[in-house]
Amino acid sequence: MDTLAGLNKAQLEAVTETEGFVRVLAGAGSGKTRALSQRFAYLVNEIGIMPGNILCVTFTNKSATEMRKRIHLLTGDNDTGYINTFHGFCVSVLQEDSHAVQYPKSFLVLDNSDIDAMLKIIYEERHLSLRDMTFAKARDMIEMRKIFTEPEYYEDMIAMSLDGIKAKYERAVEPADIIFYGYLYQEKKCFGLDYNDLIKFTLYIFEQKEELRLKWQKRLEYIMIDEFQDIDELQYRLMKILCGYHKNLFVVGDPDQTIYTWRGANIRYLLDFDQNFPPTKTIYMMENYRSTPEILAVANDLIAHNRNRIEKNLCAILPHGGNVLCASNDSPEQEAKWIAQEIAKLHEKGVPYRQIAVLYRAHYLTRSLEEVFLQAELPYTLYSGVHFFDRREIKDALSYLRMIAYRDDLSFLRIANVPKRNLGERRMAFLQEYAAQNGCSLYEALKKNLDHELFKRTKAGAFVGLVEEFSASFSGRPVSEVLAALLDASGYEAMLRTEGSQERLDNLAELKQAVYEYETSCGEEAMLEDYLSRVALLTNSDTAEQGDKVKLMTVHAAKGLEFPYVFLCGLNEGIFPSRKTRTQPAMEEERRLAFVAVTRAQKRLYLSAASGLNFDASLRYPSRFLLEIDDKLLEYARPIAEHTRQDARDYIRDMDRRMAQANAPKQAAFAKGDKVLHRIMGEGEILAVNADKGAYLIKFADIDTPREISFKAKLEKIS
Ligand SMILES: Nc1ncnc2c1ncn2[C@@H]1O[C@H](COP(=O)(O)OP(=O)(O)OP(=O)(O)O)[C@@H](O)[C@H]1O
Repeated sequence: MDTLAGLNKAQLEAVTETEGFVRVLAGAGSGKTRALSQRFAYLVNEIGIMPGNILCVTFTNKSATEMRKRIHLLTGDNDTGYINTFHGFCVSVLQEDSHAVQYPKSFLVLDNSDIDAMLKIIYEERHLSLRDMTFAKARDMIEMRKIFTEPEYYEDMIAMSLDGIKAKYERAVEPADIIFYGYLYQEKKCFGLDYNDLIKFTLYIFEQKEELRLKWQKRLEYIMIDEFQDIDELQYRLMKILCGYHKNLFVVGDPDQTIYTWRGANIRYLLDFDQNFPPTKTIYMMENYRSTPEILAVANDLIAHNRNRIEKNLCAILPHGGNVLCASNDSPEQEAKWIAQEIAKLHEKGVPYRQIAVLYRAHYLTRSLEEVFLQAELPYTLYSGVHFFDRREIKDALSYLRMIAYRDDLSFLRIANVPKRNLGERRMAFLQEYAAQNGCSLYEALKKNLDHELFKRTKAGAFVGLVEEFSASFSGRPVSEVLAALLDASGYEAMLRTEGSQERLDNLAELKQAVYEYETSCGEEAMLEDYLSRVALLTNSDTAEQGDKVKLMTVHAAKGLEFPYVFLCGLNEGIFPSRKTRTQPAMEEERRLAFVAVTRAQKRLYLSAASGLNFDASLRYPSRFLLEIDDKLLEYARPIAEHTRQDARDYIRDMDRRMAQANAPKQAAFAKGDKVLHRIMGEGEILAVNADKGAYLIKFADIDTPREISFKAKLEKIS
């Protein structure tokens, strides 16, 4: 196959400019992904670079898999090098070099449910309840601490002994500290690494161990990074180091598609790339091959409302199509019904369901959609909600695999008594205590106590026998074979059959299929440990079901994808833009998100809003994004009533004014030590001024304890 076939001028340049620092600033749908994979093929086929010397970083696992397939087609080579997400690449580095941080090669990659299992242990040990903090909040808190407030945490994980971390945990008093240090302790105990750790540990190795850094720098002759507009500081540091030897770095991004600043992404890395990596060659790609001119006109018009942006316009290559169709509905139910009707019309015209996607800002919007779709018997698949790898039977099956590879406590707790082996709470408590006293794992504790009275009438012996037998024999065998044998020998599948859980059995069959595909697609890395560390990195969008079904997903999940027909629903103030939007930059990010949504559509775009009431009984107005688009570019199936439009504009103006006020720097009129008179509280003295909060701390003469009083309160200075 000709590697350069079908490329336009800019793409051709991007593909053949292989040396040095190259930045591609490209619009949505302009063929960034295509250029990236052709460039990989060009390096391999035309120049003769070994795939193993190329690093290609994508934003999601799904795009990595997609890219691997394309490159396999283009190069015919089974070795597709390092095509991965940042996290996936870090797993590769750590699998090779984890000894540099005193971690075994068998470190565990932790996913959300592993983290929850650890939280459960901590909450029980320290008598915390979900009222102190829900698990979801605790996970967020841990992540924010790791990223923003305690970025040096990893030094403890690497340098401190397990006992040292444990002592920190035991000394902690506040729930947030207990949870944070308890979590670090649990992590270290099982050599577990979460997504943040993967990056931090890898960076640590590169920054501290010159020899290893050089090894990777030399190996990676060419580095390419997709979706560079959403790169964060750590990822930036990582790739800056990696390209330090050969100095071949190629990045592609679209400043209008930055949608992860809330998680630390920084657009400046793309915009200032030329200053940080001189000399940089910049290539612009503005021709859009994805969408009709009608869709692009809407996208261009919408994003032009962002003030903080480099002006650029996408130009359409495709011929004209249908108008962008809008509907303003009276309620979410009506909105869902309208969408269902339009989908039915498309389907009647021969459009397969799988070509249709419904996108929304937040998960909760699926409720009315699902209700209506179920009633209308419209097949759909949710790319959110309970994710395949979070299903109970899938976690159990993977825990069995993990148990034989690592014998870790998390897996043990999950499956030792599933199916029932008479190892209930009392016996588990005994093992916990024994393990704590003897500094061993729960599995070791069980193994040493098989003859203990407590375990006489249990199936503990059989369980240990199973683990021992498989542990001794799994290496060298295909993972799919080990998994099938394990599910059988453990009695797990028999248990599901007795329960009559056909759906769970089907899911296990799907898992075996996935493992099998993994083995056949990844060549040498097909060992059990490799599989286990990869599978923990998979997310929702990686594993949605196939079949002819309408796809429902959040806009974030739709990033980088394209669909012939796109419905963007819930275009209401408070939904999209989200009610959590508090600043002007955040509002611009919401608009970029809307832009990402709109530019996913190839043939036709549908926009809808639902008026009515919010949960708190306030009125729901159509989104500013809908109102901003020039009416001439839209066709209304159900127009927005003129009075609603007017009310919405008033509401938006008022919201903007309030947002500006709330963000204006707060001015203190008085200083510490001033004596003031408050209309109601009387005379007082200012003890402190908190400008961030916009409040004084005042001790009033007639009140025992000081009070925080807003700058806004009327105060008079007295001498
Ligand atoms: N030179 C070309 N000729 C014909 N079609 C092309 C060309 N380049 C890209 N395309 C098609 O345009 C569509 C968009 O390409 P691609 O997915 O690579 O865009 P992208 O820039 O990564 O998009 P986004 O940033 O919006 O996710 C794809 O369907 C692709 O096949």
